[in-house]
Amino acid sequence: MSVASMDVPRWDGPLPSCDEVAKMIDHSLLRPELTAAEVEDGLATALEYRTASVCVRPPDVPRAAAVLSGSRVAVGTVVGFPHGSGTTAAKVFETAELISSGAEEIDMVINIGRLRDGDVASVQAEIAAVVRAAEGRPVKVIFENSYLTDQDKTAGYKAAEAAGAAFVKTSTGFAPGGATAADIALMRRTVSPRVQVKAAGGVRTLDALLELHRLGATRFGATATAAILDDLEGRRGGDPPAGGATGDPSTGY
Ligand SMILES: O=C[C@H](O)COP(=O)(O)O
Repeated sequence: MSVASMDVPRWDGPLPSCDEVAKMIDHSLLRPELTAAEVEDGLATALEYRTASVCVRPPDVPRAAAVLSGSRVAVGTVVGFPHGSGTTAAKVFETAELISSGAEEIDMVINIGRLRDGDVASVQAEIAAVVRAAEGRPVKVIFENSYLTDQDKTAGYKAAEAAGAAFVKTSTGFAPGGATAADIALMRRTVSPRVQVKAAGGVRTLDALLELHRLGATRFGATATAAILDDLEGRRGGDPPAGGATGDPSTGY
């Protein structure tokens, strides 16, 4: 069951700072119907809350790079999105083009059908090709877990690590299902500590985010960034917004 439909209990552990949580969020601006004005608003939200990155649609990368220039918010984007059904050559081309127009992080969708076929070698080769095209920028590999058996998932996560991925990621947010607690735990125990786990799809509350973080997720794709961080600020009794006007002297952000 995805965290969106789970009744996640209220978090009763220690609360991280707003800045610590903001630095784990990729603010998602991927919905196909977003207008240019809505993308601008989303970029402003990412700057205000000082998220790790924005995750924008490919044609929005140049604008995101211009707006976020000089900030700590990275420009992320997607390749083979949302179905992963393009050719390897197309994914490599997309990656190279997006890097040259300012993308700093790449979230790619695997060829889901090939993984279900058991053709792990071609899935791994495709991820490796995108990693090469990304020229050192982190590549997050999206599995769309809801379509996969645990056997498919485990083989895919290992292939992503062998191909040089920086992250394994649960979902696009555009298919049935989304991030689940069971998948985060499976991802975390399948890949080595070198590879991070990103939860996306239905992570819309602070309680869901903190529970998935407890299970090993260290990055979150989210559209509900402001609600999550405002809730955290409220529970902490009025922390400044993440990084806010006062910033964090220990990090300089
Ligand atoms: O990061 C991927 C999705 O866009 C997340 O959307 P959501 O947070 O509304 O589920």
